[in-house]
Amino acid sequence: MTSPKFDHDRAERAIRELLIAIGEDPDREGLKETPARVARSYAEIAGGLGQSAADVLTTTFDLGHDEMVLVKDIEVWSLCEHHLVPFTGVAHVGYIPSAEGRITGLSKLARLVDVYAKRPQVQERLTTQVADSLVELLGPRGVIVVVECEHLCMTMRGVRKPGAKTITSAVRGQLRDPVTRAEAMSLIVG
Ligand SMILES: Nc1nc2c(ncn2[C@@H]2O[C@H](COP(=O)(O)OP(=O)(O)OP(=O)(O)O)[C@@H](O)[C@H]2O)c(=O)[nH]1
Ligand SMILES: [Zn+2]
Repeated sequence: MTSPKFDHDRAERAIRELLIAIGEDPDREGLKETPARVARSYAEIAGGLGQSAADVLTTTFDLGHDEMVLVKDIEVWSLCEHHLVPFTGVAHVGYIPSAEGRITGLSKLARLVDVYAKRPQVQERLTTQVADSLVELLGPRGVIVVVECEHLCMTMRGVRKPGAKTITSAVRGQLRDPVTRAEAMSLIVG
């Protein structure tokens, strides 16, 4: 999915400028196609800008299941909005359905993570946006979102601390209750 606002020609021109700015020759053989390639790749890695949570949380079922549902270890590839380099890791998304048992397809939880990951982002906002859109669209009794990522801007440059993991969480409704929260955390950690 590419954002309707994505301007391929402009992205291509910008990458050509960046190559010149770093002292490269954008017309040398190996780089000739690079601006177009990078533009296409940004269309993909920032493709979440073209989507909203409502676009992906389309399928809901009233199964009457009213206990916790948790999808863990959803791979995350996002783009640090400060340095435009990746941050990557996993997200764990759980919820306790509404009293009527309104649930969504499991893949939709992973798609929801992608909607907010595939754009310039900070990890805290990614975490709360996933949690808040579940609250808004499913009306669940509780939500927990935990995201664990390594930020390449802390690994390949700057402070250079490979392996450092940032863990963020957003907890809503009944999952704020210490016992329920502990149960969810034990499923995530276990
Ligand atoms: N809270 C938060 N900070 C982030 C995230 N991604 C990157 N950062 C931080 O954003 C900060 C930007 O700091 P600046 O001082 O403006 O930029 P900088 O000079 O490149 O900083 P250094 O990375 O320390 O070299 C850095 O501390 C990054 O580690 C994120 O998802 N959440
Ligand atoms: Zn960064």
